[in-house]
Amino acid sequence: MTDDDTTFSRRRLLGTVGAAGATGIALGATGGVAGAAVTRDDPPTDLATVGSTAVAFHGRHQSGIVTPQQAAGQLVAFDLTPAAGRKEAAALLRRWSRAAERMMAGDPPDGDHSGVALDAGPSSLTVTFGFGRGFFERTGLEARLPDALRPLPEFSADALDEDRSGGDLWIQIGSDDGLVAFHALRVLQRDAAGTARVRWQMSGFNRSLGATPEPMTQRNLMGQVDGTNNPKPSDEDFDKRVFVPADGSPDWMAHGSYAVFRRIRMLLDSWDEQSRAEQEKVIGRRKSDGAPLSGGTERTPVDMTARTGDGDLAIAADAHVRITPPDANQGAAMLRRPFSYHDGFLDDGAPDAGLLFIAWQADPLTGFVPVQRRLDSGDALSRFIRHEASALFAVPGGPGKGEYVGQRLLEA
Ligand SMILES: C=CC1=C(C)c2cc3[nH]c(cc4nc(cc5[nH]c(cc1n2)c(C)c5CCC(=O)O)C(CCC(=O)O)=C4C)c(C)c3C=C
Ligand SMILES: [Fe+2]
Repeated sequence: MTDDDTTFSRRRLLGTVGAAGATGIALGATGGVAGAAVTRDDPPTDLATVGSTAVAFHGRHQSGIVTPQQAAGQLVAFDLTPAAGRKEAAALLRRWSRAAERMMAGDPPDGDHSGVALDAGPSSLTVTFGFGRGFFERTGLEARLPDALRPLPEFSADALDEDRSGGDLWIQIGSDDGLVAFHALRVLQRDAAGTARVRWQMSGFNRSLGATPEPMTQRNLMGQVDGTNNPKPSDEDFDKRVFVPADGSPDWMAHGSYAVFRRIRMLLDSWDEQSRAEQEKVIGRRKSDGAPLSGGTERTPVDMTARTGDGDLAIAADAHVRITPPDANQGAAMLRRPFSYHDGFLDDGAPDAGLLFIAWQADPLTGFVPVQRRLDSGDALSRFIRHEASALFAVPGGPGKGEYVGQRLLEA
């Protein structure tokens, strides 16, 4: 079979499966059969909608922050090699930006013969680049180190693995297709050769588009509707909360954001031992539809004063939604955009699974830190989670046409 044949039949299969998803046919039952029924004589169909969606590489902000959450995620942090300085780092960011721009448009990156994403469309691929504290020392750019990149404080419940924390450079990849996400990871990792080495890498996932009868807020591995009270781009103060202002400091971070990353393992064996009612009390929302226990539907504001028929607070004193909102934390807010992860099973048989928690904010000191301090002193959820890795990255604004990500930092 030639390369063209491979492309042709895979594209047909994609089209068939996409159509099945769109009409609500259960893929588990029909996907394989439909695939087997494809012959090379059938006329090709259009690429499925999921594959054809492209996200812009250029713009005020980098992609992957306000972009709706994708089904597949790859997070990777790099350390610069001892021989690499500012010049080598700039060349790497230039290579990475070019590859990201091409892959996000659904085009093959230069010099890539892997064929991994050959027959897929852009599939909402986003590639987001960030700089860790160490980057500034290694490149002699200490004078441009943002104040907001000061190390996160230690939290009493942290059980951090240093080898899977930090990093000089960070890439967040998201796509609605797992192969497209892997392909981007592999291309960018290969492009780093000689300049930066992988420090840690983690794979994540979310619900696929079309998996639910209507689009809905994501669900996490504890079975909770997660993301309801995120700041919305339509909110008046959204930009102020999430992005560094145009005249913010340092100037190269204009329209950028700070990403707090935490790998948070869920103690799912203990969690599963709780009754549904006990689990709902931990968060303060119903599992079925995410509605607050004070009443209403998912989007109804939480009533912290409401009481049950027994006179108890409907939202318990230590419920996660009582401890975390901005008005309980001097206005502290962040945009949570996580992926779930599952990395096999531990020696005791418990799943090594949880949340690759990513929070975006204009300044971690007024976003993540105050909320995590409150959580650290004990909310009901803390008994069922462990923070196992942590990192903080400065994510500059989006590149203009002809610019590479970070150019304003590296060449100013
Ligand atoms: C420091 C910040 C936060 C961490 C760490 C965190 C971990 C964490 N959260 C859930 C599940 C849910 N969180 C929900 C709401 C929520 N969580 C935070 C912050 C952190 N969560 C905030 C700021 C909020 C919103 C509060 C508000 O304004 O109402 C919810 C409820 C639904 C929602 O609004 O998203 C769930 C569910 C898990 C499982 C977890 C760690 C594994
Ligand atoms: Fe939360």
